[in-house]
Amino acid sequence: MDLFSNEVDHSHNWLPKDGTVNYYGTIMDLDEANAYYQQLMETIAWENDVALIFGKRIVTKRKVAWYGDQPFDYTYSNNTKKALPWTKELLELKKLSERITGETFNSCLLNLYHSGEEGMAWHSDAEKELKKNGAIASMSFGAERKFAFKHKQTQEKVGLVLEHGSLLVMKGTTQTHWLHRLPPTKMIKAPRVNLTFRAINSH
Ligand SMILES: O=C(O)CCC(=O)C(=O)O
Ligand SMILES: [Fe+2]
Repeated sequence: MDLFSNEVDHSHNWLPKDGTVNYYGTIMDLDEANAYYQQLMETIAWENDVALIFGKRIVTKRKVAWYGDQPFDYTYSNNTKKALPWTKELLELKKLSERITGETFNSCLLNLYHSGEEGMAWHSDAEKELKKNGAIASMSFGAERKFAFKHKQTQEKVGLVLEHGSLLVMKGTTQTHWLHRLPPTKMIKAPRVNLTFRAINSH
């Protein structure tokens, strides 16, 4: 595979301050991205996510899955999941993201958005289980979607489009100072799969 063969400057920081977001663009060719998309759709143990919104338990349309080196617990929205063992494809993608970013990861949260009408609201990934200021690598497959950042104090916004077979990394103090979201859109009908490789503290 010819890494960094596209024109994206992966050393460019998309955030003006208080954190680092690098976008590597597409990191594999189209056939490979298509194959991973298909395999992830078919082999991942997708489940509906349960969230607490103003104390009400709601089941999201978006599906999620949680994998890792060990059966780590991951708690969010009062919901605890145990990490499943890596599938062949996930382990390949984890290694690829590590090779490109120079970071190490031990777990992955996966999201399946069936169409543009499903998204993810403003949040930061700073759960207590995550390594403080640890890098998060985000790989996307399927429909291209906009990804946005908003500064917690100044409300300043930055956005970019995440392509099929692409890689983005959020690191440094990004999660402390910035929220991010995947805005919903009626324009997009096709599904999208996102993988966020993370470093969980394994004491
Ligand atoms: O789908 C995406 O690109 C973002 C997912 C995300 O922010 C998360 O899983 O924490
Ligand atoms: Fe996130």
